[in-house]
Amino acid sequence: MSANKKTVFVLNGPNLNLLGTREPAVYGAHTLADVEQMCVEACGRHGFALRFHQSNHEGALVDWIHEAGRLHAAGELAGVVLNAGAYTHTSVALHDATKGTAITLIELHISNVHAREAFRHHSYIAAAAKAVMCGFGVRGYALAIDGLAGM
Ligand SMILES: O=C(O)[C@@H]1C=C(O)[C@@H](O)[C@H](O)C1
Repeated sequence: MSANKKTVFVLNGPNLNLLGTREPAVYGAHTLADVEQMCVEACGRHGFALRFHQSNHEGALVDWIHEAGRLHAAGELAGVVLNAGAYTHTSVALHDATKGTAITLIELHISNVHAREAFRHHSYIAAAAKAVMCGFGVRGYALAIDGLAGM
């Protein structure tokens, strides 16, 4: 990585590895690999380096947020785009990891969670996030990276 290139972490939580086949009427037909390519292109437009990850395990997401926090402390982090999936609605740990590392984090959802089941209407992460995006489909990932570039 060049001396002054900042990094964007794009982190994806449970079941997002199923994108493309999982409820396409809700999440679309693009795969997670398609989303990664969109993020590569968006980061390229802004001169960011990209770290793109997915895990079905809450602790793995916490660990990546901690790693992003270390880059933040070194002045090397542009920010984090987190689609925590269902952990959005359950995870105090992800809230605390975000607050505990002082990172710039954008909470992202492919769907408009506020137009869906009531249990999706609360986020444990939003109060620790710089911004929240939902409902733009997978385009939201590139839009979130564009948003980080403007911060
Ligand atoms: O829209 C999305 O990207 C989010 C993805 C999930 O897997 C759900 O559990 C969330 O409730 C919504």
